[in-house]
Amino acid sequence: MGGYSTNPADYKLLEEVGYGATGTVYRAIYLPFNQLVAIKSFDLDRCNVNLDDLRREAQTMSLIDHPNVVRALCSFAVDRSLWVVMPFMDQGSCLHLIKIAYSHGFHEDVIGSILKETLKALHYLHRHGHIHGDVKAGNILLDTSASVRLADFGVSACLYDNAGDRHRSRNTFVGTPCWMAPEMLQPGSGYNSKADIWSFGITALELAHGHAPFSKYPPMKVLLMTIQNAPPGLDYDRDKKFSKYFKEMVAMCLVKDQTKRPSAEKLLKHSFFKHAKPPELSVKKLFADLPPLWNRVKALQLKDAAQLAVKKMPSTEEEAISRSQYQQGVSAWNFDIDDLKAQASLVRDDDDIAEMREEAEKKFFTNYKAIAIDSQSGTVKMNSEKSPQNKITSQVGAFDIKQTEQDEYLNKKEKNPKSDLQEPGLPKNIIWKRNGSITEATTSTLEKDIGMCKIKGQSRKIRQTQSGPLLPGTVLSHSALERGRTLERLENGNQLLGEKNNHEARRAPSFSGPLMLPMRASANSLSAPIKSSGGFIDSLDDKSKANLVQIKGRFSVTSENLDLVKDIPVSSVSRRSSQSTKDSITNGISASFLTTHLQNLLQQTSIQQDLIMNLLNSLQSAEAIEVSQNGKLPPLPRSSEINGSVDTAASERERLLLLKISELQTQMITLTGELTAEKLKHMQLQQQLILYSQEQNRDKRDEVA
Ligand SMILES: Nc1ncnc2c1ncn2[C@@H]1O[C@H](COP(=O)(O)OP(=O)(O)OP(=O)(O)O)[C@@H](O)[C@H]1O
Repeated sequence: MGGYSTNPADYKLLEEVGYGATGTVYRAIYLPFNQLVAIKSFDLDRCNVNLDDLRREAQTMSLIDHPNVVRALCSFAVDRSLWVVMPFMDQGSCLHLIKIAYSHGFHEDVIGSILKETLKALHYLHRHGHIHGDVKAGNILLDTSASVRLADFGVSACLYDNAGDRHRSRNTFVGTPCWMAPEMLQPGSGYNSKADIWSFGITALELAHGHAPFSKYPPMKVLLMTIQNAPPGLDYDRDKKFSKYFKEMVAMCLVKDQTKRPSAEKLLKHSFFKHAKPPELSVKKLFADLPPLWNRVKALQLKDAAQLAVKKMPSTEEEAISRSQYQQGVSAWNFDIDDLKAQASLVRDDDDIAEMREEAEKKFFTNYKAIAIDSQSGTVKMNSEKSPQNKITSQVGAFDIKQTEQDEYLNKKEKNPKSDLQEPGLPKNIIWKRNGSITEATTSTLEKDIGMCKIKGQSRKIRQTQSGPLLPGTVLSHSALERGRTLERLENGNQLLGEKNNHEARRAPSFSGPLMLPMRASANSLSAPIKSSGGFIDSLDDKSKANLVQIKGRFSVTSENLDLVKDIPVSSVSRRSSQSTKDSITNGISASFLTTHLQNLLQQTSIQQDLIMNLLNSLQSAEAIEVSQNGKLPPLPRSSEINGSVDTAASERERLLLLKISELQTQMITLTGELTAEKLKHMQLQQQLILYSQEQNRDKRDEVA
């Protein structure tokens, strides 16, 4: 394809500049041309896709010839990955920019310019019979010259389909829930290029607010809200700053009836776009004060990791660990939680409960329609009924980077091989801007964040993944592994190849997410909430993998989750621990050792309590719904836009929910018993600790006397 070699040795991978549900994107140099390129490495093991399909898709992608669409320069297989070489867009995606510096969205001028270029791309694709299928801020890429290009066309879509034949591939829709048009979620209602117009409208809101509508909800909830709720728009107080043209344009895109949505061609004629500034006048200033993309990515990874740790940390655990740290004289938790929470796309309310609810909803949808969610990214795929896409046959021009810039970069790199990790001229601290103000993340703050992740990641992982005995040793080894990976990743940012483990560990979520995950977040948490966590998947034991029903960022919900507490032989752990504690006391082992040991036990108890609370909450909310509906489950959407087959699904859903409630009730009874026993043991251990301390004090006094 177009003079680019398919020999991996001709490419030198530099840093990671993004990742999605299907792979990781690197900045790289194409050595024969001494040219910067981006390489998206699709992990074929993870995608389980037919390589020929993929190649065909990459071929199609390489035929794209439009200044607003990212094309593939070439593609080839490397071990179990497919590398797709693309022009490098040195300012990354709009989502990146939002996350790093514009958490409340862009100015209307900027939005107008970006959307207009994106719409030109859509017009081009639609004219050639293509549907993009995944229009969102994470797929709108920018470069320093203010070029705006729509990415992720073709290959990604193919990757979501495991069918292995092209025709079926075309019947499979790929998208990210927050951005998906209502008709894509309804059986029997075909969709066409107007689905991209809906996603385009959602993207407009994403650029305006800093996150997509519903982005803080889990994917299944987003699907239901998209069907049931009125279309989102720019109608709130906070939207007063936007022009009526902008509001009107968004409203035109977000009409539930696809036939009433304008085509890309028609939309381009809207006054909002007629008045849009050329990107050179508006977009350039977006990144004027920002550090290079790869440094931003590192900052985002750290932020995502810290956010994840914070948002997933139940208060009881926080207290336990805080107490433990205080006692050890380490008051290291000194960073701004509010600031972290401010990143809307990563904030999740009642995530855990929602995840459990999702499982039930998911079962319903599985019957309702073949559907799968990669909640790492929040990306949903589902079988649908149409997607006409024809081949296009235009040829392409190559993307060039100024020779002087490249030489400068390459020389710099030769002199200082570590320059990828720390750009000369940049302070050691990573800088990012939020809402126009520059925030400096001092090294120490970042280190603290990492420290935080180490500690908190440990607790969270126990809760999410442990399906076997929860033993202190297991906990510690998980934690050490994760800690090792985090540090390794930070230290070896430039060691990209052959570091799969390291690599996977680093995938912070991207829901929305977005989503965050995101949803994709997420995925594109540098993308959903947070979008990725191969490492976590890999860390699941086989049993868990087999039962994986959902992945959320670093965390997953498996069909065993609800059995998790049952699976943990709480009493045996405690009994054993309690016995060993007594033995230790009688054997005269040091107080600090015992304190740590007991604190571990305390933490475990808290975690178990938290799990039980989640189950209780889940049950209570289900019961509340039941009561409020006079013993009936909530009715399914009955809008005129939903066809009759939903009714059949309603009784199925009702049956599944009732089943789930009775399952939960049984579990609750078991768990309540276990909790009571656990509380008793906890109290006994506390008493032993007190007795032991008293004994120690007495001994000391005796010694002094
Ligand atoms: N050509 C490129 N140049 C520079 N950065 C890129 C390029 N392509 C992608 N990126 C960066 O990598 C991020 C992830 O890209 P990717 O296509 O993997 O995301 P995604 O659409 O969220 O995932 P997926 O396609 O797997 O569903 C983008 O949001 C963007 O920031």
